[in-house]
Amino acid sequence: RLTRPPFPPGPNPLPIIGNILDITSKELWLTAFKWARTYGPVTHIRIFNQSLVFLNTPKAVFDLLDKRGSIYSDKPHLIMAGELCGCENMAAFTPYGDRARRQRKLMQKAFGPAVIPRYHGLMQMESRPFLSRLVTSPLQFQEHIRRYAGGLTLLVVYGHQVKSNDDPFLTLAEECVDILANRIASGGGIWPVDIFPLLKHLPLWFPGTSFKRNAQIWKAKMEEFVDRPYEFVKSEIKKGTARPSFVSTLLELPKLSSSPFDTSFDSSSTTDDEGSSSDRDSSFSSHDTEVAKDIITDDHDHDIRWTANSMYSASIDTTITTLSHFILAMVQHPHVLQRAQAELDGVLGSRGDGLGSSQSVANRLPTFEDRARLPYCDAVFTETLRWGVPVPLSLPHRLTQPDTYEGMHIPQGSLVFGNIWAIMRDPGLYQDPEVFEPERWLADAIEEEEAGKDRDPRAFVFGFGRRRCPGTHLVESSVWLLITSMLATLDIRKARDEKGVEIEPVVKFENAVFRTPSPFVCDIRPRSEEALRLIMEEE
Ligand code: HEM
Repeated sequence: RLTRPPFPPGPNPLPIIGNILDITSKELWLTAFKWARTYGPVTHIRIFNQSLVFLNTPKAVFDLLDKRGSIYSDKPHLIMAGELCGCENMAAFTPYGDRARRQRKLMQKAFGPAVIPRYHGLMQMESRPFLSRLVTSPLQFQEHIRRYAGGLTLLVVYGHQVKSNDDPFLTLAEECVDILANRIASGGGIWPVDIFPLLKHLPLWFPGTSFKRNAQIWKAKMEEFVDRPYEFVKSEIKKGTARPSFVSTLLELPKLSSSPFDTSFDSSSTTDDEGSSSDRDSSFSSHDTEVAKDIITDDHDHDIRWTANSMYSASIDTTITTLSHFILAMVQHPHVLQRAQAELDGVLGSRGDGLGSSQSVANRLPTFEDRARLPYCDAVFTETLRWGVPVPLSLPHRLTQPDTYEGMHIPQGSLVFGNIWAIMRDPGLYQDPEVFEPERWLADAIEEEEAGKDRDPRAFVFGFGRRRCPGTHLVESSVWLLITSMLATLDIRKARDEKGVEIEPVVKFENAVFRTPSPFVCDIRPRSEEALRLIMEEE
């Protein structure tokens, strides 16, 4: 202690318990934001003996989580979530090492940029029923997003097409995602047993051990969720009726000659083990195919099962959060909706709205080929990611050895959080950061910027370094398509009460990890009869 540099600054800890009283179970990012303003780029707090470190600037997150990724990529060992509830094999919980690297390679194989265009057809197929469900029961928009995100992932990962709301896999998956997000991870996922590990040895009959009984039930459910869709693919392969999917491809890899996954992977970029961020590592080379073959021979069942399941679990709440923020932004900023619709109408053709009005409207749904001609819609998407900040404190990375950064000591075992919220709300990076303003992403505005200042929210909102989100490329396409399809066909406005007075949407943020707006009232309806016809006709 005499020779090492000081810890990074932070609120004063109390003896023994440290800063536990400073921690909030809801919207911890707001508290961490205040600390960032008071203490600067790096903040340190302590809960009992556990150090938590918040990195509050782009420089700090890139210097540590990216450039020193070899020591900043482990995950906390959570006894409740990981060991007792069986989530330790999920990608987001896997300790850094061979298994994590194998899982990430498999995920890159499924969702790397070279593969995504092969899903465009599936996205288009799934987005049309989404629009029709939305106009049929607009108030349940979060349910419809859940169904869309779940349906798309089940199709891509397991080759299973969801045909109804009571689909058994969808129901099982929803139950498990609910257990994971709202039970196991409630309160940030830290349970008393994580702080006092000896509690796990108490017998089940002992008072106060209901967490152990719950954990047994939840673990059984999680295992069912991992095994059933996987066994389904295996039996489909046996019958010869399996649709090409992530799982079927990996199971059949040695004998496959054609599938959406096994050809023309771009081998030009590096892998994350070579020290670059995963955005740059996300394609799959022939070397990676070798890795996949190793997995088939070694613990392939285990790895494929859990990787497939992890992708499903990770895609739901994030997609719901992002799209809910988009809807909220449209409700609150009608001029943005109008400008985006005008841009779409210009590109997607105009032939009147079928009601005799002279207004020109889109007469087809957008496709990926239209994207380059829709800069304002792209700006709306980018601003939605910045303004919404779906995972405001990212997920914690565990530091595997003591480190020194700018004269500060960061202890081994620290849980390190990229404070995405503080970066997305930094007035030095974004003028009036609270304001939803897509114009800031248009070419003119960007050219005025200081050279080299990297402000694209995509560099932040998907996390950092070797644990950066492997779903980014999927999101880039699937969320863009949903946003533009909604803009082209729907009016999204404030709801009105029985006297015709507009109702301001009121949102709360109750989730500890995701910044998911609570459901809010709004008015979503087809822009015109033509738009309604488009939605229904396409379905
Ligand atoms: C807008 C939507 C999404 C956002 C904002 C988002 C954001 C994030 C963030 C912040 C992390 C933590 C990264 C870190 O630890 O530094 C993460 C991890 C992860 N995400 Fe996403 N995500 C989204 C969608 C998806 C989708 C669609 C998938 C799957 C298809 C996915 C799969 C994962 C997985 C498996 C991890 C754990 C990676 C690891 O620890 O190695 N995400 N995501």
